[in-house]
Amino acid sequence: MTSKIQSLNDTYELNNGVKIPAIGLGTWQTPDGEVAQKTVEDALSLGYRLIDTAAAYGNEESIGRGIKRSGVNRRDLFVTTKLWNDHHGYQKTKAAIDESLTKLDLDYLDLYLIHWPNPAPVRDHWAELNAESWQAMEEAVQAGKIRAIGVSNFRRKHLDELLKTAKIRPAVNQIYLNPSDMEEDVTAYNKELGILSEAYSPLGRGGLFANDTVVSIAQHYDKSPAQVLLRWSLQHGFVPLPKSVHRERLEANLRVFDFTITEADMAKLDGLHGAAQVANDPDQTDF
Ligand SMILES: NC(=O)C1=CN([C@@H]2O[C@H](COP(=O)(O)OP(=O)(O)OC[C@H]3O[C@@H](n4cnc5c(N)ncnc54)[C@H](OP(=O)(O)O)[C@@H]3O)[C@@H](O)[C@H]2O)C=CC1
Repeated sequence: MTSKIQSLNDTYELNNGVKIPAIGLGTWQTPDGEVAQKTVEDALSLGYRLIDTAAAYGNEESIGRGIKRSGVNRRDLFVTTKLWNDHHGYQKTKAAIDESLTKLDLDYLDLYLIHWPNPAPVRDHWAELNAESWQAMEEAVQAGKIRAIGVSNFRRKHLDELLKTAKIRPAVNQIYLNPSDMEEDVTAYNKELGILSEAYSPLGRGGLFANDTVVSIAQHYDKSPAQVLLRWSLQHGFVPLPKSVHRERLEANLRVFDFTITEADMAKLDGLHGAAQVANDPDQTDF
């Protein structure tokens, strides 16, 4: 797939008409407090408009402060947060949405995701709990608290179960996606269902930076390995969410709109399965 994304300001349209930026800021392991706040301010001043956080990251309040301090108009931002594993079910999801809104100090979320489909403590009844959580999320959409709802780490069977009762189709499935694991089965199913694939760990958490293929392609385009990995993601039509707490890296990670990877080089990168970590199987996670 070749993406039509050509500049930082380009967006995709989700299946409910909401527009989502083509690249975003990841914030997992971004320390709460001054670091998270400053990182968000830096990122927004550099042109990022999508911020990806989660209740589980423990940094929603600092991120909210960074947003306020940046002075960027709320309607120009796209803020995502996620339901953590200890809040599955109807009532708990309702409470979790309100808690995230309070912590982020926002009137609405742009995207809210079920973080994991079948957390270990509730693995026996994951399907009914997801249906309940989803209902609470649908009601929050009706109430104007959320603009789009989606999932994360969902495989085919989890999507199939959810779709049995969902009135609103998920807009996004956020999954582990980089050349070390393209999750072909999930991305193909997402596409078939009109669900956008967001790429978490698009840099392979650094694990692909020294890979020979990545390094030689990066040298060829006079780019860094990180830039090649992000460009690969964009050209596949994924929305990459690179995380950094360093301003110069945040800036470099946006300089990915001025080159195109050839089909031959894309194929070489596609062939790197297993070169770094691969996706966690949700059935095997112990959290
Ligand atoms: N839904 C889910 O279950 C999950 C979602 N996510 C989301 O996806 C985001 C990104 O994934 P993540 O796992 O953090 O990993 P990434 O693939 O984004 O890699 C982040 C690492 O790369 C480093 N880095 C970033 N840019 C550069 C650069 N230009 N040069 C050198 N090093 C660089 C960062 O260090 P430094 O900060 O020091 O610059 C950090 O160590 C998360 O932050 C989170 O928002 C992630 C995991 C699971």
